[in-house]
Amino acid sequence: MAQGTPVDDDFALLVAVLPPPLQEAVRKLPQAELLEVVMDLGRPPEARLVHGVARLSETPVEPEALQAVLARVGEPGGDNRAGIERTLHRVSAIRNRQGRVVGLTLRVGRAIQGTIDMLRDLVESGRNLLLLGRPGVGKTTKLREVARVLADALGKRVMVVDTSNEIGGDGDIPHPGIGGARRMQVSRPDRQHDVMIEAVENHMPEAIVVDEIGTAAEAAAARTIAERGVQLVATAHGNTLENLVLNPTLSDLVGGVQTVTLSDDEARRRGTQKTVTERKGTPTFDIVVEMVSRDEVRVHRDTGGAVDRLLTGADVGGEKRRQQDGAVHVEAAPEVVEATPPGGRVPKGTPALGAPRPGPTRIAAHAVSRELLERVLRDLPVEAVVVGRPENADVVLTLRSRANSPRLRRAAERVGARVLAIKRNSSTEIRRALRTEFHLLEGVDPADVHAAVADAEEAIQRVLAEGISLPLSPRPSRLRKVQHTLVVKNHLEAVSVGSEPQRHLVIYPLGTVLTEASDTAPVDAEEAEPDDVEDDDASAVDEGPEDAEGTGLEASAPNERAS
Ligand SMILES: Nc1ncnc2c1ncn2[C@@H]1O[C@H](COP(=O)(O)OP(=O)(O)OP(=O)(O)O)[C@@H](O)[C@H]1O
Repeated sequence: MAQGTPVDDDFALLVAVLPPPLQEAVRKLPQAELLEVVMDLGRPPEARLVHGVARLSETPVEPEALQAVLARVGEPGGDNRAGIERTLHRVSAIRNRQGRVVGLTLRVGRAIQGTIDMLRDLVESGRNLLLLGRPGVGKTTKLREVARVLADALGKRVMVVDTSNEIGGDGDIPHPGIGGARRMQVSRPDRQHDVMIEAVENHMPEAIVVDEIGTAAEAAAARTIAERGVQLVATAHGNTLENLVLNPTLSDLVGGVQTVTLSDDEARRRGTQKTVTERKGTPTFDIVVEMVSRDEVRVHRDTGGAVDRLLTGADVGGEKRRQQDGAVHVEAAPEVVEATPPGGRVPKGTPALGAPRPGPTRIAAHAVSRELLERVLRDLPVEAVVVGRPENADVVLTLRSRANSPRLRRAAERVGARVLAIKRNSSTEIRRALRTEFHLLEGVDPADVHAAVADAEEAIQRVLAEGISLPLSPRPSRLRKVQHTLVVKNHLEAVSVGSEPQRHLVIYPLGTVLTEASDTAPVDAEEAEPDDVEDDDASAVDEGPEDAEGTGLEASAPNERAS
């Protein structure tokens, strides 16, 4: 159940813009449950409620009905959104290719008191706060109350930068929902960053509230505001801190990430690969709040620490807070799981193919026994830890029958995790899948595989960064295959040249191999043959690039990760 008390619902004003038959249907619905009215040309109009959808009429929406609504709310602006004067409601348009409106979403806006009870201490701390969460989870509603509490309860000079008039409502006089906070409107969405800077420069605010930071310019403006010592409370796209870290445009909000190459000594000292991903600087936002639902959040009070943990592969931690029946329940941050298995032993071996982050590979068990997975891992010479959630994993091990679960696929896609499917929940199956995943080759020393992978990874980074071609050191055929697979996963090309024992791979940028290399370096025929992988049961369930050599070594490896 949603918490909080609506202070000013203005519901009647939203109903009044609808065509009369729909007004009647909407009035019959439970008012507090209504989230949106959806009108799409040629389809029956619908109401979206907290729990489900209600059809408002069997008669499909006609062009005149859309025009009638637009006539009452005014033409939508550059962001295709219009407001209803003196209310917090928002009307968003869908246009056809000629620009004609063919659909409308009318979202009910409400000022609700009590929705930030669980964040109150953070708001009062004066530190910068970033709210994350899926669309519609209630970020703007919370932001509005933050503005009111900062201005009225804490007596601060607050400026709301209100790009679509969503926080302070439509019209020139702000809605009482933001209390005594002042509000700056934004003429066009692409000017939001200018107005953010104007707010600090001209109006001496002690706090700035802004919705939807989504561009590099806005992220830079946020940093400028933070540097001036003005408290910033904002929202951004992305559901979790991890999404933000992986988003090159917005990662600066949480300190940014960079890839650095360590010296051999330093890599050995840290026990990592030579290329590691690190946080670049101080986060703009001290605190990140992931909104799980309206009434549940996960709080990262120390953004920098959480990002560092994420980048080293440890559990990101975070404090779970819930608001229920007027009370706030806080669950302390779970003990941070270091990226080292129990006993502090980091098994020697190779990281999973294509894993671009340093540290042990994180494996989540989904519909597979975690205990069994841990037991199998103990006996394999690999660097890996078992984590609880697919969202924190590099590799998710699941049953074939469950591999296509949309929830699992979404979670894995969000963080770029590979999904490995096995037929049965047995240690034999798990062992086979992991041997394939970590390319443990029968009769080959894991240290040799490790060296071949490290060599290829380093060269791949350079080819990607500099657009050059690079030869690798000579390796036996089985190790060249491992390297070749890694190259393909990174969307590059490679051919083998020379004769044994000097035969080695040359890596090329994508699309250059035919023109540059075909004359001098014939494709390695032996590497087109099936490999010595013991088993192919760890089958691919992702549509990653096909393994060029047909080795079946790898399920899939989305490599668009933090780098
Ligand atoms: N605590 C609450 N109680 C009742 N209704 C709520 C609450 N929080 C949000 N809502 C309603 O849920 C809908 C979505 O809320 P809101 O616009 O704040 O979400 P959002 O996360 O900012 O979405 P978007 O990112 O799409 O702008 C609105 O109709 C709002 O009135």
